[in-house]
Amino acid sequence: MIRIEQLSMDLADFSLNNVDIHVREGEFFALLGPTGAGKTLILESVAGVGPVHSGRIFLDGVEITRLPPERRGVGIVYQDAGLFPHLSVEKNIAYGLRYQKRPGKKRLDWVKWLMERLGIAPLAGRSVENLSGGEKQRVALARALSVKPRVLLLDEPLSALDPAFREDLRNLLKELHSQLSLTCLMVTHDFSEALFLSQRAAVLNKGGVEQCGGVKDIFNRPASPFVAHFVGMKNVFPACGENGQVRVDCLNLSMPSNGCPKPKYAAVRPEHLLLLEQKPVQDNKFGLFPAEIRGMVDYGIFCEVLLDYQDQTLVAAAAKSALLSMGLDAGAQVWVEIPQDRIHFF
Ligand SMILES: Nc1ncnc2c1ncn2[C@@H]1O[C@H](COP(=O)(O)OP(=O)(O)OP(=O)(O)O)[C@@H](O)[C@H]1O
Repeated sequence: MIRIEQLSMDLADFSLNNVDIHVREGEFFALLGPTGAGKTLILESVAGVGPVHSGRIFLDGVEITRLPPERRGVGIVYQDAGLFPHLSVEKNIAYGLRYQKRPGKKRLDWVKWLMERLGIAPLAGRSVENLSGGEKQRVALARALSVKPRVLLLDEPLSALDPAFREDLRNLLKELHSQLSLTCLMVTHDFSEALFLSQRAAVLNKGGVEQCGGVKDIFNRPASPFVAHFVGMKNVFPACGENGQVRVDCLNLSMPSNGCPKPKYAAVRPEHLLLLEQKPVQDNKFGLFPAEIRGMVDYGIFCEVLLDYQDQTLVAAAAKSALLSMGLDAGAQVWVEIPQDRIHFF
């Protein structure tokens, strides 16, 4: 559906390097990465509002690299909604139809349906200036969809909203994607948002694609230390593997490499480290070692627990209630267990 081939650009302090991305028809695809990775530049080049120095972009097999934005058949929603402040809600939405000489009844019925579906029909005559953030994003979404775009581009549409509005709009986006069989390309730096909404994703780092594939696959099987950290797999250790076996020297572990031919790293999610108050009776278990709690980061219902083991710092996650009932706090000695089947090699 959208095919980005070898997209590159050289800007003053940044370059985008040979980006290849393929978004399939009807797919919700996320462009992920930290701030400044180049996500918006890619989205803007698909929209036709950004520089393209080399590479090609195709929509439905037709090259659109140099086509003006209004002839691409794409709709775009920005982080800050980007509405026209002097126009009412209805006029903002109908603005997208300005390139159609005389929008027919069908199109006007469609706009009406969109306003109903997005829950903004009662706001039709209102100025957009004093709408809430969530209402503004709904208007922006309706405006982008009013032209029945072949592709919906979303540039962090949820990030400026407070949590309650964010969840509402996130659910609405998911429903609309399926109900209208939309093809969506969304920029986000929030992996949980991508997990909820999208089927596939590309993780960008410093202007290059670090990993591309199914979101669940990226989450469970990151292919580099950068992606592992990005998806929250915070414990990454150097490993050395050959002939089906791998050694993780810093943890004194040796195990089968689970089909990974020559692993260089072993990684474990914080929630997969088990904390025990005492040494278990059966103490010859795999991946069991003592550690000292260096500190805790409180996230409300759970805490991240920073652990010192020899020269390593490990990060575990545990429910606050469990930590309280075990009486664990900074300075305490604990036993840590890493279940073998939770270790990911790459
Ligand atoms: N027109 C431009 N001229 C020069 N540099 C630019 C231009 N547009 C973007 N950049 C730079 O390119 C880099 C990537 O920008 P981009 O907006 O794509 O990042 P991003 O991944 O979307 O980040 P964020 O999540 O913060 O929006 C940044 O360093 C930015 O300053």
